[in-house]
Amino acid sequence: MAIIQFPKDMKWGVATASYQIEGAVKEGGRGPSIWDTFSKTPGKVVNGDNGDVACGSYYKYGEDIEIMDDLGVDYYRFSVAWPRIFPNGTGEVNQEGLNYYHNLVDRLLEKGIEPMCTLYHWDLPQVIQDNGGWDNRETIDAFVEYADLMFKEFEGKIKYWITFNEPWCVSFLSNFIGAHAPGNKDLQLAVNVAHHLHVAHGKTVIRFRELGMEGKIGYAPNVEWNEPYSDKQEDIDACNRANAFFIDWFFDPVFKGSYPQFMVDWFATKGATLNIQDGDMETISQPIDFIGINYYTGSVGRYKENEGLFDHERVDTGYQKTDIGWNIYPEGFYKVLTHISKTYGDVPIYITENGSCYNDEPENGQVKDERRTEYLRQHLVSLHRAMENGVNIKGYLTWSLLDNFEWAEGYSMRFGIVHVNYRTLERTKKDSFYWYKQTIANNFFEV
Ligand SMILES: N=NNCCOCCOc1ccc(-c2cn(C[C@@H]3NC[C@@H](O)[C@H]3O)nn2)cc1
Repeated sequence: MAIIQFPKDMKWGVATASYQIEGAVKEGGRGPSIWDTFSKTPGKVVNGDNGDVACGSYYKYGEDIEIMDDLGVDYYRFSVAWPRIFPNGTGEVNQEGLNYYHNLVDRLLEKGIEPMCTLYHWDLPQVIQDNGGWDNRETIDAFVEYADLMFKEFEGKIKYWITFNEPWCVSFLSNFIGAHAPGNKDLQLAVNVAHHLHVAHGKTVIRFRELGMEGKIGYAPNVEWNEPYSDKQEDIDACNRANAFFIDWFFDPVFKGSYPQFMVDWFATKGATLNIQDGDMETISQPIDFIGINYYTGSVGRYKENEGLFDHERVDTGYQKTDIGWNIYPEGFYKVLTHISKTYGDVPIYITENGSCYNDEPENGQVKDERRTEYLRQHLVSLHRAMENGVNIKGYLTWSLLDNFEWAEGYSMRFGIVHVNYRTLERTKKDSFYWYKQTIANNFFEV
């Protein structure tokens, strides 16, 4: 047996998001979001599921925090529903919404759990979307107004802020692929959205600095890793494009102050151009304090003419898959982390999401999810290896504390280390919960 020992200052946590766990979508003064609209649109979400009830965490957050206390986490990453704070996106503030998050944060602090707050985890106020959403540059200032209020309201309580969760999902998945809200399929629109998210991120960081806020701010891109199937240049180039879709397009503007030219040129061949205004790139590339990395999967890939957006196809080389059909690829976790560290420098990294989908159900009060524990084990080995190779990783937060509303998959796909009975809202700690609890307590695990 070998011991995988983490450094003494390693931080451990769990992550969730407002629309996925809160429910109470018409309570507490909350306004509608694009996910309320999208989930109620026939055919968009498996089984017609929606976030009306979800895990009931709007009312059960105290129980969730007791579970986290038992788990022994250092950090809890949650997101604030913008439409709970500004039901109409801007203007009148909803005090009930602020009160809810104060109660949540105060309870966390009582338990010695550090709140890590994501300002935008996809639940855009519908009123903002009705005004063009992220395609409209006015949304940038609406977001900064929301962030400014949150900074002032929670100063001294929240010390870790994330501007945007997975801008790739918000831009390309939601406005080109069309699988998430608002469900557009327009590459130029997606490129516009990505740029406006970047500008909003930069302006928010500037505001955070202007306010002299105590604490740290970053963002949380999701990344995949595509490994060339061969050493043929066409395969290498195809995987560079596929990787750049997730990494370079969202890291270069922040860390280099420019978009990757080879991708700008590629998008131009597809009819999508960047609309950069004076000062945008300086705004976007404000120094940040940390970066959140969300990693789930990757693949071996190769060139295939006219395949997808990048003449690139994934190759199924026999990877095991989770119940949502994603490859289990822990080597890709190591590769993407070392790539990011080599390319973008020593920026402190928190793994803000990593986890797996397995749909095991309780039997006699126990959930035997050994496959999830094995996924965690394999990916923590890769994480440890990356740290041993100099990657500046400060913490690991698994996705997710609870089974929850998995977007277009609805409740059919379970990512939690705690099972949720969606009829009774009963929580059941899975076997993986106890493995993770022991790993946190020991700060090591055996392989
Ligand atoms: N990649 N190309 N796809 C081509 C066509 O795919 C169609 C569907 O694509 C995707 C791609 C990625 C995801 C995804 C989901 N999560 C998990 C959430 N992370 C934030 C948190 O809220 C978790 O729930 N992370 N990523 C979903 C669907």
